[in-house]
Amino acid sequence: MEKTVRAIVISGNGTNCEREVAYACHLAGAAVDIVHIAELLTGRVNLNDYHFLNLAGGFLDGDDLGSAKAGANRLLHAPVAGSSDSLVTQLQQFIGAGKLVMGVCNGFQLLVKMGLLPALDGDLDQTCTLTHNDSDRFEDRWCQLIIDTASPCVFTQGLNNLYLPVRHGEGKFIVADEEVLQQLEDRHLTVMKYANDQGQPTQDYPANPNGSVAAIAGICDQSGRIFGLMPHPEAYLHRTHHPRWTREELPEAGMGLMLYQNAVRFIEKQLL
Ligand SMILES: NC(=O)CC[C@H](N)C(=O)O
Repeated sequence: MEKTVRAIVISGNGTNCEREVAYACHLAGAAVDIVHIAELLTGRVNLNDYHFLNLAGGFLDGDDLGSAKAGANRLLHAPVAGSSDSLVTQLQQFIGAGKLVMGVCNGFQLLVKMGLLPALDGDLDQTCTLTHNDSDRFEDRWCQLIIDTASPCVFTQGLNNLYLPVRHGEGKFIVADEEVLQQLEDRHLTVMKYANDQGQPTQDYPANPNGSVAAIAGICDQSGRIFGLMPHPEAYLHRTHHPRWTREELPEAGMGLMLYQNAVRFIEKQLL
């Protein structure tokens, strides 16, 4: 019997991109379920029945206390019904089994605020955050992105650059201290950066839409299997998603799809 890559997309409490993310997983060849967070907290669904966890974008808890902050506390501290463990314990088992996690935008904010990214020492201490854009407003624009080709990130293998949209109010990546940034750069965990027209990382607005330190748009953990990014790959799956599709010659598949295809291929090779 043919084995299937199983993807789960978490929804609820204010997410709004779960259908697009599920569609991306489907196009990449995975069987996908959209599961409300309450299904996990009540123990009706277990993460460990899946291979690929997707934390979708949106406005968890209305960005109250800062984007994804309340959500992070819920996952870290609220026990799963019938158990004394919180969902993060299940999540750590999931990660320990060599599986994949991708957090987009609000999902990235969630991973960072839970301490799952970058987890430089392997524990859940929060060492960086995503805060209000320098422009002090919501930024909704397409961005040029460059990829660190030496990064262990599973999702970006074979990619040099991407063109994807951002839509966020709190996308400015900052670190607790310079040492954290140094370690991220040295270990090639700063997977994705905002770039200018010359393809160089930039602090200039609007190419860098939020003022992120070192132009960081996405980071991974040391295994390369946990990846968070502010731009939305699920928003560029088809040629017609591109803002200039009527004026430019473009490949049929959008660039964002490649991240999901890399994930599915990795699981097929390593886990099935
Ligand atoms: N699109 C998103 O996921 C937005 C995330 C968050 N609500 C912000 O504005 O920063």
